[in-house]
Amino acid sequence: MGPHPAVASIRLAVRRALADLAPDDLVLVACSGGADSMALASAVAFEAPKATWRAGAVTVDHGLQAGSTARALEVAARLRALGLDPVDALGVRVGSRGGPEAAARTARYQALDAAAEHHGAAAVLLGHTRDDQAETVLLGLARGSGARSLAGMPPVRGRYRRPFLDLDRTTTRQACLVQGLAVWEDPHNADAAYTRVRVRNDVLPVLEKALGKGVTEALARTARLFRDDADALDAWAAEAAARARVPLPAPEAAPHRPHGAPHTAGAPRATAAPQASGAPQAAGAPQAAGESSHTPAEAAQAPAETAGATPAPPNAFRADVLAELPAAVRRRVLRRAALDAGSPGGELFARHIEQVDRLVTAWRGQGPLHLPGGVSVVRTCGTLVFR
Ligand SMILES: Nc1ncnc2c1ncn2[C@@H]1O[C@H](COP(=O)(O)OP(=O)(O)OP(=O)(O)O)[C@@H](O)[C@H]1O
Repeated sequence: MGPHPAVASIRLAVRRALADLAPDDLVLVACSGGADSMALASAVAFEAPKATWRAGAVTVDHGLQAGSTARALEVAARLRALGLDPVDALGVRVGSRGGPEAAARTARYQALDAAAEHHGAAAVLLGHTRDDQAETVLLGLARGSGARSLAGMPPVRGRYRRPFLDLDRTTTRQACLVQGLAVWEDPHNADAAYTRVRVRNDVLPVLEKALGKGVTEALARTARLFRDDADALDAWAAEAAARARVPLPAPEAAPHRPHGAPHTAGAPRATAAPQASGAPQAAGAPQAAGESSHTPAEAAQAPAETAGATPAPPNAFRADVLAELPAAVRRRVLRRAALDAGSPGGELFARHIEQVDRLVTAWRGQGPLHLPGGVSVVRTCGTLVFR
């Protein structure tokens, strides 16, 4: 007799998500101890020996609740009991930038990145499910975001992979239940102070009642469709930016880090006793793929959208070429230019880009604009310059 259908589903999802891994590659599961990531850890622990991958896990102690350290150690012990190795329990210090959720996320991803570097992991797996994706799309809609935000969380981004985006939460819970896996229910997941929790507990049930059970699936499908649209528009914008760009000499190299460039986190401490003050530091770190102008989960990926560690040369574009572009493409060119100049993705909102857009489409001699991250945009002699 084969495994329970829920267990078969989570294992299949892991096999599909990691099909390109080579023998001996290390995969790390990011595990909160909740049902989704415990199910993920169990599936990885089962599949890894067959595929000859090495499989470990990381659990992050945000230090925000009493007893969090003991819980992180308990989660780590459960992960080791599944056969995973290495298993790190990492303490982080959560800053305040962007609010508690964003700050915790920033600290968590810094710790995960540092652990991945330290162990040389080929992939880090996250337990987000289709339900999480549906919530993300609704949150993006409510914020009035564009297609990139409505595209939700990508299945793969850099080293991060989300094998369960096509599975629902019921499946992961059932997989834990039938395998006898103890899971930890985060009290934050029931705290109505969090917008995402209200979407999960109040908004989605009402939508399902009014529109039918398939709403969650439809929202996740919407994300997939928007992802294709957003990718196509981004490619168009990259090509248009190359056509509109005016070559400018690079400025004298200045020894400063552009605002928005990622800090380098030190190697994580695999703590026998995680500490609230442990590595890595989180405060003041930029938001990534926007999880602000983007979704919470995507903010964690913001460093990919920010400038690199060297001073950015000014970016300049011909306003007449930009003016010819469809608005959706032009706004993408302008956003990309602002990010490249050092504006942090998590702080750059649609209203900023609209202001920049008016330098192209409603030109009446406006003065320089100031964007987050100390980036300025000025139109001079028919050229838009980002510094
Ligand atoms: N403290 C943590 N340590 C390691 N990874 C984490 C932690 N919190 C979240 N993650 C990762 O991010 C994913 C999504 O986070 P989210 O806050 O939705 O998780 P959760 O609901 O607390 O737990 P789960 O998703 O496991 O049920 C998790 O599935 C897990 O992969």
